[in-house]
Parts: sequence; structure tokens; C-alpha cells
Amino acid sequence: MAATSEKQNGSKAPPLPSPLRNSKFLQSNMRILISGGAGFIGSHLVDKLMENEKNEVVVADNYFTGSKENLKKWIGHPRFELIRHDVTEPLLLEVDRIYHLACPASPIFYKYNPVKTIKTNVMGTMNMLGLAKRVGARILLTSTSEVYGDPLIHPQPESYWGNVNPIGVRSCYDEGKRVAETLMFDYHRQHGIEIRIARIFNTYGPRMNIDDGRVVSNFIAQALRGEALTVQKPGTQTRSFCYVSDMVDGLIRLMEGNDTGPINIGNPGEFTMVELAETVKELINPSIEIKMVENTPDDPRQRKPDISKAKEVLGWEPKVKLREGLPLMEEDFRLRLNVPKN
Ligand SMILES: NC(=O)c1ccc[n+]([C@@H]2O[C@H](COP(=O)([O-])OP(=O)(O)OC[C@H]3O[C@@H](n4cnc5c(N)ncnc54)[C@H](O)[C@@H]3O)[C@@H](O)[C@H]2O)c1
Ligand SMILES: O=C(O)[C@H]1O[C@H](OP(=O)(O)OP(=O)(O)OC[C@H]2O[C@@H](n3ccc(=O)[nH]c3=O)[C@H](O)[C@@H]2O)[C@H](O)[C@@H](O)[C@@H]1O
Repeated sequence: MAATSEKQNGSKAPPLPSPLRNSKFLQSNMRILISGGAGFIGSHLVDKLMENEKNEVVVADNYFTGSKENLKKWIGHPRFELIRHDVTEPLLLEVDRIYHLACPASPIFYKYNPVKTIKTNVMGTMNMLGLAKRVGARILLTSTSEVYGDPLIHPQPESYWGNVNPIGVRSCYDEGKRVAETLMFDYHRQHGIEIRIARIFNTYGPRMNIDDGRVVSNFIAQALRGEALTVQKPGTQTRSFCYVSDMVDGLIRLMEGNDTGPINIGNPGEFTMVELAETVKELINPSIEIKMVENTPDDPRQRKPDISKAKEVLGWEPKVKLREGLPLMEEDFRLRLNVPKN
């Protein structure tokens, strides 16, 4: 057609569109950025979002606690892109959705360089919000149950304002996330940005760093290496553990729903650390010891999400029980530690 009109009126026809225009990878109708997508939760979120052929996924990560290994099956895929990027620096991209996960999550890593942790939470969140504002993207922040600090209300509903030490060794993380939540709401009220806030409670599953320092990964690695399980004193402190596939499902529902949050996403099944150690011992290695070791300051004494809001607003509740999730994680740790099952 273009060639014919060129012949008829002598003018030059516009260039033909690229022949790739109609190929599958240019038909995506949702470009999604995941900051921190090379980490534990982020890489599972990538897997889930990539299942939808209409999604194009971009990961930005500085690999502080994450790794390319977690994303290796997607590297080279036409709908996937991986960028080495530190969120404390601005990022220019065109996207429709931003899942903002970038932040070290294990206490040993976030305490390792606390100034960097708070910069990641404050400057990183501002940069992601700036990006959302420039391109009109919807942004979801993965906040934490640590915004409730050492909670005086149990279980914790979203309306609870928390009991947080502003100057303690955990503050770079928990106060950092509180400021990140504040920034989200200020950008929402002042600039009309579409925001979503998830308050995530302890999540576990395959691909956690083996020497991550968090309790479930520590206990499973110790049980497989035949080392004593290190329960930090007093051992009566509680946590509620959510399997990662449930978490990813909750995050996507929150992003695609209509409520800004904050919404607690977690599994309300509550265990003391001694109970967790006993369960790991029973399921993985009944011959190992459990030993009590010193704890670190400001360790929350109890934690359990009230998930009424997630049930009502997102129609979400976790499906995987701790006793079902632990063996799935054990399988992954056995492969990576090269400890076959007898
Ligand atoms: N796993 C949990 O139990 C849990 C609980 C509450 C909240 N969260 C939140 O969920 C998110 C993901 O946690 P996770 O368990 O997957 O942790 P993770 O440490 O495995 O993943 C964090 C990712 O962020 C990246 N990152 C860190 N700082 C960065 C920076 N400045 N720039 C770019 N990338 C950076 C890391 O390299 C890593 O890939 C975090 O925001 C965390 O605070 C997790
Ligand atoms: O879910 C959350 O909101 C937060 O939970 C965790 O923080 P924490 O609960 O302190 O996680 P762990 O380091 O796994 O500790 C859990 C409990 O296990 C205990 N623990 C830890 C490690 C260990 O070897 N033994 C042990 O008894 C700790 O004292 C603590 O009481 C995450 O690491 C944070 O990223 C997250 O934001």
C-alpha cells in the first residue's frame, strides 16, 4: 500500500513498522517493575507474574542479599529484563506497576550497614515514588510487621500504631519502613499516586539464603548439617510463618485490588521458637540437639497478624500450613547443601 502511494504521488512512504511489532513480546499490556526482585520473595513474585503472557517484568536489584541465580530461568526471556541498580539512585523507566521490595530483610543483613538500610528505605522509596509519579504507575510497598515493634496488642490489627524503639539497633529497618509508609501516603494525598501497602509477616520457603540468619532458614540448615538448633533466649517469643506462595498470591491481589492498605499479609498460625525448633527436629533430623543461645536487643516477644482485613478486602487467606511448607523448603535446602534424603 505504501509503495503504491509512493509511486502515485512521488512522495516517500513512511518506514514500515518493525516486523517484530506483532511478535509476542511486544504485545504485553502490563510492564511491571520489581525492585529487589532478585531476592527471596521477589524472585517468587517474578515467577508468578511471568506466568501471564501479557506481563513484561523488569527487575532492578543491587544484589546485596539477592542473586541472579534466583532468576536464572528468566534471563534471556523476551518478556524479562534484569538491571543492576541501587534504588538509592533515581531510575528512569516506563512501567505500569511497581512492586517495591528492595531492602535487606534479615536482621543480620539490615543491621550490617544500618545507614545504608535506612537510606534504602527512605531514599529508595522516594525514588520509586518519583518514578511512579512521573509515569503514572501504581506502586506497592512491602512493609513489615516490624512497624508494630514489640507489640502491646495481640494479634496485631492494621489500626495498631505500634511500639517501636526509635534509636535501637533494629530502628534502621522498622523506623525505615514506617517512614516509607509515611512517604507512600504523602505522595498519595499530595500527588494522587495510586499506592498499596502490604505489611508482611515472617515469610519462608525455597530460595531463602542458606546463611540468611533468619530463624526458619537457620534451623533447616542446622538440621541438615547435623548442627544443634540455636534457639535465642528465652525461646517463648512467638512468630507466625507464611509460606512464600501464599505471600505472592496476597501481594498480587493487593496490587490489583482497590484498597490502598496497609493490609497485613501473613499466616496467623503462631509458634514459639522452641515449638518451631521441635517441629524442625521432628520433621528433618530427630537426632539433633536444641540449644539456647543469647538473643539480640529489642527482639519482639510476640507477633501474629490479624488478617480480618485481608480476608474481607482481598478475599485472601493462607493455605499452606507450617508442617506442609517446611518439607518443601527442606527439599530445596537439601539440593543446595548437597545433603540427599536417606
Ligand atoms: N521475608 C520476610 O519475612 C519479610 C517480612 C516482612 C517484610 N519483608 C519485606 O519484603 C521485601 C523482600 O524481602 P525478602 O525476604 O525477599 O528479602 P531478600 O533480602 O531476599 O530480598 C531483598 C532484595 O532487595 C535487594 N536490595 C537490597 N537493598 C537494595 C538496594 N539499595 N537497591 C536495590 N536492591 C536492593 C537485595 O539484593 C535483595 O535481592 C523486603 O522489602 C522486606 O523488608 C519480608
Ligand atoms: O516478618 C517481619 O515483619 C520481619 O520478620 C523478620 O524479623 P524477625 O522476626 O526478627 O526474624 P528472625 O531473624 O527470623 O527471628 C525470628 C525469631 O527467631 C529467633 N531466632 C532467630 C535465629 C535463630 O537462629 N534462632 C532464633 O531463635 C529470634 O530471636 C526471633 O525471636 C524478618 O527478618 C524481617 O525482614 C521482617 O520484616
